[in-house]
Amino acid sequence: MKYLQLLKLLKGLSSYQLMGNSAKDITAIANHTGNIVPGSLFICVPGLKVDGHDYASQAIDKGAAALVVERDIDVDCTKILVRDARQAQALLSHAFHGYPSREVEVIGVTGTNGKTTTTFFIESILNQFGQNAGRIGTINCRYGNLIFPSKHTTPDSINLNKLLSEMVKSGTKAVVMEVSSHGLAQNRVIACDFDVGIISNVTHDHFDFHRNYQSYLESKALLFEYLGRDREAKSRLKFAVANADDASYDFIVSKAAVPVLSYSIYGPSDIRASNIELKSNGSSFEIKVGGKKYKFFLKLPGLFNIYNALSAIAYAWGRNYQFEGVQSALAEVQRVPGRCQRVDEGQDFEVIVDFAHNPDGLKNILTFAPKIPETKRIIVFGCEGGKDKTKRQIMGYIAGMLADFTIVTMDNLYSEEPLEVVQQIEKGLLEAGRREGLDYIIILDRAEAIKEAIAMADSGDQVIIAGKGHETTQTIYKQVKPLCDWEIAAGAIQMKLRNSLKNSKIYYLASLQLQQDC
Ligand SMILES: CC(=O)N[C@H]1[C@@H](OP(=O)(O)OP(=O)(O)OC[C@H]2O[C@@H](n3ccc(=O)[nH]c3=O)[C@H](O)[C@@H]2O)O[C@H](CO)[C@@H](O)[C@@H]1O[C@H](C)C(=O)N[C@@H](C)C(=O)N[C@H](CCC(=O)O)C(=O)O
Ligand SMILES: Nc1ncnc2c1ncn2[C@@H]1O[C@H](COP(=O)(O)OP(=O)(O)OP(=O)(O)O)[C@@H](O)[C@H]1O
Repeated sequence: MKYLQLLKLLKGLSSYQLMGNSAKDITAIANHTGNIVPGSLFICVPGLKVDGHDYASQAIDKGAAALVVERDIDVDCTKILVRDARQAQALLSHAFHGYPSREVEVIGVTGTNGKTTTTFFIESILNQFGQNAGRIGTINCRYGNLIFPSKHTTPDSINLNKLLSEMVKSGTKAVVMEVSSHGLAQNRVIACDFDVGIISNVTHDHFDFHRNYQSYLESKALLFEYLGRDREAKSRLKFAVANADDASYDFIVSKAAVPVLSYSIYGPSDIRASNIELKSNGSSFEIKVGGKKYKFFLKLPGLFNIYNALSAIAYAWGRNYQFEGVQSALAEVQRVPGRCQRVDEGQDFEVIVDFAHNPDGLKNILTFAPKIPETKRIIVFGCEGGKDKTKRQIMGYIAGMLADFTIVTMDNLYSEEPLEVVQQIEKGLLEAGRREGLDYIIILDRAEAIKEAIAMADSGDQVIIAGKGHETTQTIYKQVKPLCDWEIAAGAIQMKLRNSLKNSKIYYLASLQLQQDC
């Protein structure tokens, strides 16, 4: 079993007060009583729901050897008093696992939308250049031949450092990871030695947690403040990559402790796309750097994916990777699960499943490719119950303005009444001048809503199913039931195709012939 002397481990902290016996061997670090093994160092985290200090006695009963606390508590155990338990947790777990983020290149990607897609692009570039990439993010984590689902976009610091150390041991040379604003605000990555920080954009989301745009932006900017701060850090050149077209740009640049490479489509920047061609099955664009022009092809459609590619290209430029290799690495990314993912069962209308779950994402997916004149664009979406309420009306308005027909449905619900969520979306639809029954309907059951959209679609139409992307379950209060937008849509299309075949003249004649033969 792995263990480390408590005193040695405490070298990872810059300030603390030790109370009790320090001659202890620590076998693991845990912040949940359910994960304690004998000899654990238990971190008492004052959480949003409960206070970890209230679990201290339980932790000792389960075999905790010492506690990290933010205030002295009356228990008979070695205690380490710190100012911020989550920060201490990050520093101690980094030390416990041998400072793994110093052993690999770490590229952090933050932003409201585009993190997952950007990490897929960068992973492809890293592999192209023999870096044996590791990837950490919302959909899953991957390194070597291992791939496993994620609980969080950015794991808590205990799991993050464990994962990083496994990646290091497996020979990973570079790790690209999504860094969520929750992860930054909760100090999950404060001990991580980032080499590169990338930001896609900062728009409206998670205001339930961050309260407002400024505090959300400040959380995102922490990634750029961290860059270059680790005193023991690697000697590799550190830099930041930022979107010069985004409202966050000036603030991010003001916070970055390292040089910033910029990318854009509209304004001036280091890496700027021109001659853009958008098609529903991909796009192409050009970049001029060092007096040379490079043409890039993407299989992922939409202008927003050009932005995601540009940030990956800026990263590659900062690392001096040959652009010929970058061109093929980006062209090789076939799809990102649940992101602008086509459902193709041979039907003559387009069906897209997408993870858009905030105003900007919804706007982007509703405009990702031009609509054929005289056809309809149908959107199916809902908003999560119990999360950011302020975005619902805005999303309803966007759907009302950009779609021809909207089916409002349920997303994950957690704690709220479904009708409460739906009515707030409806306010936005009404604001956009839409009428119930004619321009929108409400079908709470998500599977039924998707089936209805498929049933309504005519030749050339676009059906967009937004909000749950790659997810395969739906949470309604405490019940988690299987639900996959993609599978439901595919099943509904197959059924529609079978029915239309049954109604067709050829099918009728063929079955008549069959009856006669019998
Ligand atoms: C809002 C949020 O981020 N909450 C996180 C936070 O929970 P919390 O502060 O409420 O913790 P708590 O439940 O009050 O518990 C306090 C302490 O007591 C401990 N405890 C609690 C109960 C018990 O029986 N025993 C015990 O030891 C807990 O482990 C914890 O250390 O700290 C917990 C432990 O680290 C996280 O698991 C939890 O993530 C929750 C599950 C979550 O859903 N987070 C989401 C919002 C999130 O982080 N999302 C971002 C992506 C967002 C996006 O871009 O879409 C992500 O990075 O995944
Ligand atoms: N650069 C971008 N700008 C705006 N919208 C985008 C961008 N990239 C992707 N999107 C939209 O956001 C959705 C989520 O994309 P992606 O998963 O790459 O972002 P994310 O930041 O990882 O989101 P999350 O953390 O919530 O998983 C996509 O399905 C698409 O609708």
